[in-house]
Amino acid sequence: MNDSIKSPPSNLPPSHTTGTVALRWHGSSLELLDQRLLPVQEHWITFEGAAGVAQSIRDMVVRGAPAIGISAAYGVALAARHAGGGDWRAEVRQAFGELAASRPTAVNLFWALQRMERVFACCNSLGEAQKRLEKEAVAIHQEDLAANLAMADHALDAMGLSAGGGNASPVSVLTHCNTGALATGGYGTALGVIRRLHEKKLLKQVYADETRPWLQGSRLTAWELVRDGIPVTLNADGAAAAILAAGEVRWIVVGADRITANGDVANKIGTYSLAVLARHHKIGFMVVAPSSTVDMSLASGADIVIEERDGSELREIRGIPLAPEGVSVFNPVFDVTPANLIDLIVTEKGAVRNPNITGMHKLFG
Ligand SMILES: CSC[C@H]1O[C@H](OP(=O)(O)O)[C@H](O)[C@@H]1O
Repeated sequence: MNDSIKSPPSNLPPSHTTGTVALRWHGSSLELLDQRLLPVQEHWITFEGAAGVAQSIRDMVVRGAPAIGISAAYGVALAARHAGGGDWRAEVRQAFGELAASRPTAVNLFWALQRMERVFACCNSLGEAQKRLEKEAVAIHQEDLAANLAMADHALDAMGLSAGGGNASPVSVLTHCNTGALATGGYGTALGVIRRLHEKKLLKQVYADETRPWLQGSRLTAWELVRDGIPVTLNADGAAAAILAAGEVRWIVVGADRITANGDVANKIGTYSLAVLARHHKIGFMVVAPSSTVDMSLASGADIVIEERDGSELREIRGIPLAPEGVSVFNPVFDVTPANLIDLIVTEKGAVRNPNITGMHKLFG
């Protein structure tokens, strides 16, 4: 039994913790907070096999690029833990296949599976595989949390606010989707930066896009921020332009699902329009993601597979019709923001300003 992941690693100062977690590891089972039911209900589902974890990623019980990578890693560990003992290698290999087929866009999923595969390839017995795969999954989880904390530091540095801000006055930011503790190993990427601004009394207000159609902004981001006492105002996605025009917001801060070698960024649908708006209104546009989101094997965003989800996500909400029955729907759940609209990409390795192929290669080449 390994309960060490229930809370952040003990070497982190308490100010870096938040009560919110998306997943809990118990050594022979994984619990996922069912994010489909938030904010109405906090319901945990227990998994003892990889197939259930893969299904839960597909169905968005757990979502957010780093969180699905971590879940997939634990899914592999579960496959080894519960392997029958016969052809245990085939059983674990099947788990890799099921997990890889769950969602296509966030590269963190494939990055985590590759790490697990490298460990699996070196194992000579089931007992060794069980031990080493669990250890690797726990490491992936803990490293993600540590990366989030480092990114918050780098982001404040890049914003010129690192030394406590000096005389800097608190800023207002706008964010999209959910990039918080629910989407990661804890703390958050873009939402981690927002948490850090709040901790340092440098945050005036967060505007949270509701993020149609799945409503990660209203159901998850607003929930996390209200829970932690961070000032948040929820807005319809279409209100973002009017909010920026009012002049209070200084930065748009978002996460990412895949960042290519030229600095293009795939993120939640609607991110690209925010980047266009930011440029028009001359405010900063920052992408915050761990280096596990960087995919230097793809030359540009044009190479990214964009997931399209079922039209029912737009046609109805919890069974209530929102559109004429059978209407044709276009539901891509990510878009690609070109690098030339991005001011900063922040990872735990540091920040790339005005990203392009040269800057990306310097940090990730
Ligand atoms: C911290 S990355 C979160 C990232 O994941 C979201 O997508 P989804 O909710 O569909 O998994 C979105 O693109 C966020 O920016």
